[in-house]
Amino acid sequence: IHVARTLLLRRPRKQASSRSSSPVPPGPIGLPIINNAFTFFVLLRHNPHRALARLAETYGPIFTFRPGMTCTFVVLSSPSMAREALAENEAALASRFVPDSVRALAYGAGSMAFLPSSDPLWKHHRVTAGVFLTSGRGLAATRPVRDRHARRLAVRLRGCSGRTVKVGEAVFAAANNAISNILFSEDVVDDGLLGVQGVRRPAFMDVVAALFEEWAKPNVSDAFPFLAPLDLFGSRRRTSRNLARLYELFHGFVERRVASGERHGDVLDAVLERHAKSQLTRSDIAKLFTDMFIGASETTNITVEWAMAHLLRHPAKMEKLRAEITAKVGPKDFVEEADIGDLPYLDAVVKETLRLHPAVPVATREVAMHGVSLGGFPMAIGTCVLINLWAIGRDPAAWPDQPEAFMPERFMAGGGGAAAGALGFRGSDFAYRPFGAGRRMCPGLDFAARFVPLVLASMLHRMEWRLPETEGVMGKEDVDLSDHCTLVLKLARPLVAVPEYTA
Ligand code: HEM
Repeated sequence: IHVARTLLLRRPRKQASSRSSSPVPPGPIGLPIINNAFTFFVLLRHNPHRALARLAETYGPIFTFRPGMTCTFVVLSSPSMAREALAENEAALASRFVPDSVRALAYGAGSMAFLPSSDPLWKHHRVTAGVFLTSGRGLAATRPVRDRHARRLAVRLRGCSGRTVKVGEAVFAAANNAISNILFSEDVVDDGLLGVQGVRRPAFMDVVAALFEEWAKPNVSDAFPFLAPLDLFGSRRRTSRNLARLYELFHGFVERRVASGERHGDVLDAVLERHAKSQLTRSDIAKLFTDMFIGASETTNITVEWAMAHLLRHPAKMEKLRAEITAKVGPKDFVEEADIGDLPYLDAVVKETLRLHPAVPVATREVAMHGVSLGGFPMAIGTCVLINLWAIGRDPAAWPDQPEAFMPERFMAGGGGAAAGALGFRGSDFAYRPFGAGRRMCPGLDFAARFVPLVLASMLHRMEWRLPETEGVMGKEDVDLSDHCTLVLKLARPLVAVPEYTA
């Protein structure tokens, strides 16, 4: 691979614009007809966030490649390039590239994540999400749901005291049930003993994971669109099957609500009202719920899992965090959302986790207007822009103090480094945008910014954690921090740990 890459792919930056009248960003040299299919199918097949970062080391903070006979891809890997895309040209880049598999069951044509922002249905979906997930009133109304599911998780983990737990699976149940209760006031996962080793994962979890795997895989239908009707890699077929299972699940919740005639003041009530006025179809409702689950499903729990992995590797930091929580929560049995606003170290741990492991490591946009240029290069309409949030979070120019190290202190006031306590999820510094920016910024930001620290604090309050004793006591260096990128950035090996209830 290295030799092939050296021979085929290097194009010196100074030659970048030699063949065209308008300058083009540098990038791997392409072959006739297939262009950069090699880059696409081989280099980007595993952990694309790392492969793109390696290519950026060769070609710089803006580079381009063309995977086959499709549109041109442009990759941005520095804070200033992210600012140009997500702020200065925000309106012109408010669409997304739609992979062929996403067209299965017309999902892309009704999905908040893939519709262009000019589409009235996208606007409707964003308003609905905003009312429940972002507005002050919505966040206040849904707070009891977050508190209840964080507490349920704590109770369940205390019941597992001394047993080995799969951390991500345990939190998955809490995150999905919190979202499902905001959407339709019912649980979607039977949390029972989920997370305890040996207990089977629910099928729902596998369906979501399969969709992410599918959409992250390079697909010949995207590289060579004339082959799309053949679906040679079977990607659209598998996506159809998995989406159908989600739609069926969501239709069930809708049918039950309609049959009962009950009202719960949740998202389902709101969308059924729009349905009664013929503003939304049942299929639009299923797609909106799919978006919300796909958005929330793995992001929240993997962030907690990454944080726990780092804390288990740094027992002094875990103790510091537990001490902060104990000092604030005191004799109360459980942490509540009202407690977490004033816990600076907890806030710093979550922010540092998302710097190193942004749940969505690469944000995608598509150029939808004329007259856009990035890095001084004019962009054609339809160009797919990839913003490598993972690489930007580790950019040594922006994070000079040990960018690869887990140092929550950099997010504390006076903590030094690029952050110096000034960066927030909506901050003006594009060295740190784990939720994206602009009108396509993550609609789940406010939910996640509350729920992730609440869950983490609930797991640490009155609970000590240690690594399991499998073959001898595991040392903290045994916590494997290798990652695996689907659409989301997971631990390659799920984290297992043992909670000990300290009463
Ligand atoms: C730690 C948690 C999360 C992280 C780090 C995260 C990150 C992101 C990022 C980077 C984007 C792309 C933004 C852009 O292009 O500018 C995004 C989009 C999106 N997220 Fe999240 N997310 C999280 C949680 C959630 C939750 C809880 C939900 C739902 C309740 C959600 C739903 C979505 C949806 C629907 C989109 C597409 C929005 C659109 O295109 O208009 N996410 N997320």
